Amino acid sequence: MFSPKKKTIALVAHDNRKKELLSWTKENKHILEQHHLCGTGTTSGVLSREAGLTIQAYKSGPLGGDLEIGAAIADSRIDMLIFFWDPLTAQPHDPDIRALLRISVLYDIPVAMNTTAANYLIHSDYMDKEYPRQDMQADL
Ligand SMILES: O=C(CO)COP(=O)(O)O
Repeated sequence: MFSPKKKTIALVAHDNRKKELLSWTKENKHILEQHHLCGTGTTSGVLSREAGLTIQAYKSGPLGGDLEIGAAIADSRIDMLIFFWDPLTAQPHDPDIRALLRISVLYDIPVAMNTTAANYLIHSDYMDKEYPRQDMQADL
């Protein structure tokens, strides 16, 4: 029987976009629950409480959660990042957010920052295939 490889998906949203991520998560629950999920503290709390998903919670974003997720990406422990960041509000931990986005590019994991991209990714064949990652470190 066909059994897709489980991905580890990190879910993160700033406060003004948590509702959008929650509604996307509910719509895609049947797919998401087939994978390992993790996320920053408050986002994980909202998604597990309201969508009934099991999510490994890192620290809250402003308390270092973005950096913990970045470290997990650097250790190849996360395959994909759904990060609904807020384009209209300054964040106190902006350097951490930039670090997370930077490390996601460096380690060549797919990142979705809005519903359209998240839909595209979750329905793509990335979800059930092994993809070779571009080794950017080779160029450094
Ligand atoms: O600030 C965040 C990402 O930068 C999200 O953190 P929370 O999920 O703890 O709100």
